[in-house]
Amino acid sequence: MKEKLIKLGLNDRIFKEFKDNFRDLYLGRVVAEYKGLYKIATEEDIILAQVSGKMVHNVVSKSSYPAVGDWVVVDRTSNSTGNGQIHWIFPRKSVLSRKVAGKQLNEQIIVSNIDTIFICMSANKDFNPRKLERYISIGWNSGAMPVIIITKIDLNHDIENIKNEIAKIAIGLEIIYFSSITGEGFDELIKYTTSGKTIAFIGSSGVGKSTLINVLLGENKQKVNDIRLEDDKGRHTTTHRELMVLPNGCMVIDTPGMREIQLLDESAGVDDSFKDILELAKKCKFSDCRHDKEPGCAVLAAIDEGIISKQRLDSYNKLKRETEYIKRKLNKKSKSK
Ligand SMILES: Nc1nc2c(ncn2[C@@H]2O[C@H](COP(=O)(O)OP(=O)(O)OP(=O)(O)O)[C@@H](O)[C@H]2O)c(=O)[nH]1
Ligand SMILES: [Zn+2]
Repeated sequence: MKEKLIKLGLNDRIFKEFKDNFRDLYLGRVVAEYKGLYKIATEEDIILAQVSGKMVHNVVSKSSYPAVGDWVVVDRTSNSTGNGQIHWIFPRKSVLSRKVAGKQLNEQIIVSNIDTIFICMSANKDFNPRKLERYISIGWNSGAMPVIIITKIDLNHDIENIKNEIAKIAIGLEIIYFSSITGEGFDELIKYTTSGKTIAFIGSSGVGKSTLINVLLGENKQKVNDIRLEDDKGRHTTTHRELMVLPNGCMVIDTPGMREIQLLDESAGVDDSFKDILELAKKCKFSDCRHDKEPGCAVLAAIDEGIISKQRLDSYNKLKRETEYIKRKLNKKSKSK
């Protein structure tokens, strides 16, 4: 009895872990988040639940709280006797997180367990390679597969220029050139939307994410409403984050709150997005070369030869400094614990 959950992306590993460790409890996926309350799809029904007292007690950071996309263990499959309690969150296979404002550096999970993360940037004058690099790092860092979508290509007649720019940045990534108006790129996008998979979109405000998601949803809004829920007073509640099911069974997490995410975490994502610089750096004369003024620097030589741009190196250095700063802070924090 887990057909519904398989449709929501349940895999054998989580199901086995659940079976082996929990009795008289139920498995579910967080499909929406409200203030302190979560909407959870279970095999039976969709319920509202909050974090159990014991879980609250064990919270070490904001990341210990559930997020949309999480697989959780709950104590019921119906709200007939009140709201449920969440007892456990299964380890996340991918996360989009952000630094939380405040004195302490804290990680907040925005969405989890996504398979593909679409990085959206528009083809008009807002196109910005440096910003794209940042988003690619975030994408790699999430653990999901990043795919780039260049939106609004109907507005730009110099796509060749953008293609040239991107070729230098998006190494090893698929790029979809998309227009919600002409429908171009739709077939390529749809390839990624398969049943049981979860996708999410990031990118600056106004690049066309909502329009694109609406195109994906098509006329079949009914399916989406299946997992909408009324609150205790029968109102349709609005939420910041919500997982929606497309007509073909693919899940989309739409998160208006995650437009401009900052980097968090070690440099893994940065290194993945700057493989060209890392390759060149192996040929620098000094192993600790900072590619600044050092003699025999292969990276600077490549810039001189026009193989990579100075801006790309600057961007790399900036992101590196940022992640190293975060690493130091996190180290300090864990030492003081
Ligand atoms: N020309 C053109 N305009 C588009 C396209 N896609 C979206 N737009 C327009 O761009 C504007 C912003 O689109 P949205 O879909 O709201 O952008 P968004 O990324 O969801 O923005 P936020 O919700 O603020 O994050 C709207 O006026 C859309 O009509 C496109 O492919 N071509
Ligand atoms: Zn160097």
